[in-house]
Amino acid sequence: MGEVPDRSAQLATARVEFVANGNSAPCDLPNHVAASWRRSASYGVSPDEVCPDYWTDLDFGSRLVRCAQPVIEQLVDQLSDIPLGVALTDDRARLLSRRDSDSWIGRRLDRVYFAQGFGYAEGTVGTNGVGTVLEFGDSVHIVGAEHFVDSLQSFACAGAPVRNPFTGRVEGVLDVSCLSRHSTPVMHSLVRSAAQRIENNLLLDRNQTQQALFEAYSRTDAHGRQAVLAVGRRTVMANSAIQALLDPADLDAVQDHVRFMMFRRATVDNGIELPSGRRVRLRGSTVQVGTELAGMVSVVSVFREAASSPTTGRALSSQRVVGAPRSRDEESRCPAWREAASTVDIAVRAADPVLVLGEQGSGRLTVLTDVHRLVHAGGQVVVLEASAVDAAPAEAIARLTEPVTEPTLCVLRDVDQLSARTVEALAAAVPESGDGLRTLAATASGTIAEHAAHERLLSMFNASATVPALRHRRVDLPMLARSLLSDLAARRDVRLSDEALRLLGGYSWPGNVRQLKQALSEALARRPVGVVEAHDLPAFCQSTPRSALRPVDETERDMIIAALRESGGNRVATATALGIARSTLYRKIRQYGITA
Ligand SMILES: Nc1ncnc2c1ncn2[C@@H]1O[C@H](COP(=O)(O)OP(=O)(O)OP(=O)(O)O)[C@@H](O)[C@H]1O
Repeated sequence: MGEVPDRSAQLATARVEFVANGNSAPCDLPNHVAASWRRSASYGVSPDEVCPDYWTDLDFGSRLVRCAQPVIEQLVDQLSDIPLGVALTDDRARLLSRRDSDSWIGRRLDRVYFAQGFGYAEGTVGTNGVGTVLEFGDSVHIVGAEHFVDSLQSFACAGAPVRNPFTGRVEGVLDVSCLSRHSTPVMHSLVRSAAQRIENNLLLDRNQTQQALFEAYSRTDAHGRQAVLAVGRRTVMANSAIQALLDPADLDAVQDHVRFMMFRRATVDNGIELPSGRRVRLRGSTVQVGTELAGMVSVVSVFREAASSPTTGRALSSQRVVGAPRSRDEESRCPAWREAASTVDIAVRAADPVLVLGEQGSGRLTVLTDVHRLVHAGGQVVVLEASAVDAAPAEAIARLTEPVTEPTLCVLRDVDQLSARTVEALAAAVPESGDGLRTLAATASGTIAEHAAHERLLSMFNASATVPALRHRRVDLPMLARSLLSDLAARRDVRLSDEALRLLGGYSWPGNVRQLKQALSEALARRPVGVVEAHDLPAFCQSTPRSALRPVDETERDMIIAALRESGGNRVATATALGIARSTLYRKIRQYGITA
């Protein structure tokens, strides 16, 4: 059943007029379509051709896709007598999957780039069955000339939001697209109920992992009176024994440690030092449901005589306080950081080659140089950058093998970025056993194991430490901020207000300590002495986006934050100042995680 021809013709004329002179449409155009046309025009969408963006970093195997897959198959079967495509997008209208009832309609949809990886946001493609759902916040059925762009006029699309059953947040859009002459109102109701079935699957899926974690926690808890902690992606379960054993700051530190370890190891048996100064033993195992990590269940016990316990193996050795680095590492309250520092400390004392893994800017070089400075006061540090080593491998080899007369730390920075040729040359030239004075060290990102060419080089390192990203050591943030401020503004009386510190604590710090340092140095340019306030910090600190931002998004986010500050946080005034709809402003605030 297609559209009534008269209405189609009226609509087509109204659209042409609207595009030509911006007048609102005279016919019985649904309000949400009229509003969408206005938005499309104000975004500057070209009314002739679709020009969607293409994204290379989408997660086509996400939980949403997995939960939607069976529903999509069923929907295609239900509507199999109509040539159509059923698509799923993420919360930014980017196509994650599409299933066609036949290849002919698939080719038609490909021609308008309605295909995996392309984005159908209203701001780029104009009124359509995906982007308009996200703007409107509810399901829509956009038929023929209701589309803003010419090349979509022959299509009809029914789209419905898929919401997270726990938070209510829109996770994506389910869309059915066909030619408008094949469109029927039943598509709209079918797509709505299919979206609800996906939500139900999301609920069951989440329940399965939570249920598995809960069962593992209950089984462990049932074994006598031990202190049990279960940490899931969004859940924490702590029995009364652990709550009685640890004060809140210690419990937070243990949680941080478990959250850090559960993504790295299936089982853990670690000794860790807590903010209160107590030392505990933590034994834990991860809980999996299929390939998905549900969390980790762990048992905590206090080391009564930590220094002499014979049974703790690695756990105790990583706790050696003797010779543990002082100053900044000593101040760290993050168990994962302390463990890394302790491993480096043991390696440096034994002049054992050590590899330090972690994200860029997380302090890998700093931990090496600090520890070396503390262990061998007066020793020297040689840092070789990957680019310089690649440019002149022979010189680097000479530096790594020349005789030394004092304790020397040689750091090969970012070894994962070295070319395979350089790696081979290094591996062949650097002796496997050291001279007792030189410690060979390297830094790399956590993905080094994937580079097969580096294997020979890696086999030269006896120890490795993983430095946690700053977002996994929030407990250290006040200490780090203080230490960086005093480095940046030595002999000046500067400190952070509580509000500024709260803001720093809420940000995700993808660039780690280096980015924190940069943020503080920008704040100091605005407030060289006295109390650094929240508004002295750069705009990005006021936002925690859900995914990596493109430079254009960063510019938009900073403009929004500046306008919000200007208007004292008034959303209506901000939307007016920026010339965007209030709904768009709210969406962008959510998208960028703006907290201003
Ligand atoms: N604990 C700390 N106290 C003060 N400054 C720190 C600390 N940790 C790191 N920094 C500073 O943060 C910046 C990044 O640290 P570092 O160079 O050690 O990181 P990295 O992990 O080796 O990464 P990259 O290779 O990107 O530099 C440096 O300017 C360093 O001085």
